Amino acid sequence: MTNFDLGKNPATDPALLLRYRDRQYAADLMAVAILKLNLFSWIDAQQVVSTKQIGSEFGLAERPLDVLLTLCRAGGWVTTEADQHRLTELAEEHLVDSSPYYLGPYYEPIVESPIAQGCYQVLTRDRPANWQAKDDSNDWHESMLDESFAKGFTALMNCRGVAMGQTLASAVQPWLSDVTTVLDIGAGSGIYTSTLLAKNNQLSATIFEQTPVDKIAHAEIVRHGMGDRIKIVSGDMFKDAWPTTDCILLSNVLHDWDFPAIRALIQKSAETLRSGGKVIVHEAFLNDAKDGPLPVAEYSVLLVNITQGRCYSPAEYTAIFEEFGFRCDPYQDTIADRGFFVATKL
Ligand SMILES: C[S@@+](CC[C@H](N)C(=O)[O-])C[C@H]1O[C@@H](n2cnc3c(N)ncnc32)[C@H](O)[C@@H]1O
Repeated sequence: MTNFDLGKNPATDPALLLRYRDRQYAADLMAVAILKLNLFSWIDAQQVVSTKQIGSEFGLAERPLDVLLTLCRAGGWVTTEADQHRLTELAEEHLVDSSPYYLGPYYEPIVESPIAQGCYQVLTRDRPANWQAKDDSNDWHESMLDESFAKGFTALMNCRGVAMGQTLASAVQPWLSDVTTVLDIGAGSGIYTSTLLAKNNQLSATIFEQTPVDKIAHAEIVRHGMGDRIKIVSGDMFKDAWPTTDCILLSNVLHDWDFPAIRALIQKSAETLRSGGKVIVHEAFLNDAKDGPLPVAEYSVLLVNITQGRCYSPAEYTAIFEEFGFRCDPYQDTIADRGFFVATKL
């Protein structure tokens, strides 16, 4: 990639190309729900059930059950009102084993696949399965400390980050008038900072990453000719102090974690910023009703399997930001099922 203009937005949206990969785990989770749990036949027999009833009947943990129910609403198999779940007509016809239109056998070939076994483990034990459900690998968080895994995974995030970063950089312009420094927490290759700085000459930035990704980020920043504008700080974002800044970028970071860690990161953001300081939260968001968009509900199945997080709605994050003294502007789409919102410290 020579003479590449980091400030130039892509002309096309690669959403579908990313969706094939992002929804890779959703079919296996459905196989588990239909065949291993026989969830839909059980709900049909009860007519209406609460989340707690489903959890205790099948021994399912809260985080993965939330992901499963979100997928069921987004797919149009379940409706939820005041935490009461019912089957739709579609599910009654095709997902209940006594129906002549039952499609369970269609999922038989994958119900014992390594990914389906990983989904079942996560559903019942709430711990991330191994990366790509390989027996000999660690979970994603541990794997990111290994040099060769971190290199491959950072390249994966970097390649989608070019178009996503450029589009995000255009979309956040209205919030940048008072901003001179950006702190990119869990920055990966730093592509989101590089694209932001390419469009904003007044900005300088600090990237905060753990080893060995910090070294990968350094090489990438030098490659993009950003070495004099971006500083790298190596550390643990939970344990170490964050440098002061006007604006914090949390891109694809919060969705790696469950609520206690998310609260800790938002609290650190509040402690780091002065009044008027901003946090840009960028990733794939569910809608506030948590019944879509379907591609994000499907992607959440991948995240719940490989990380300690899932996809969240803006409302879920906003409630925590408000507790820590922020005001959140409305969520906006960017590209490829991703988007952002900005939280301003009051
Ligand atoms: C999903 S990646 C997101 C990378 C980049 N922000 C993006 O949007 O593509 C999450 C990043 O958080 C980093 N990370 C995870 N735990 C961390 C910790 N305790 N301290 C610092 N960085 C951490 C990982 O190394 C990884 O690069």
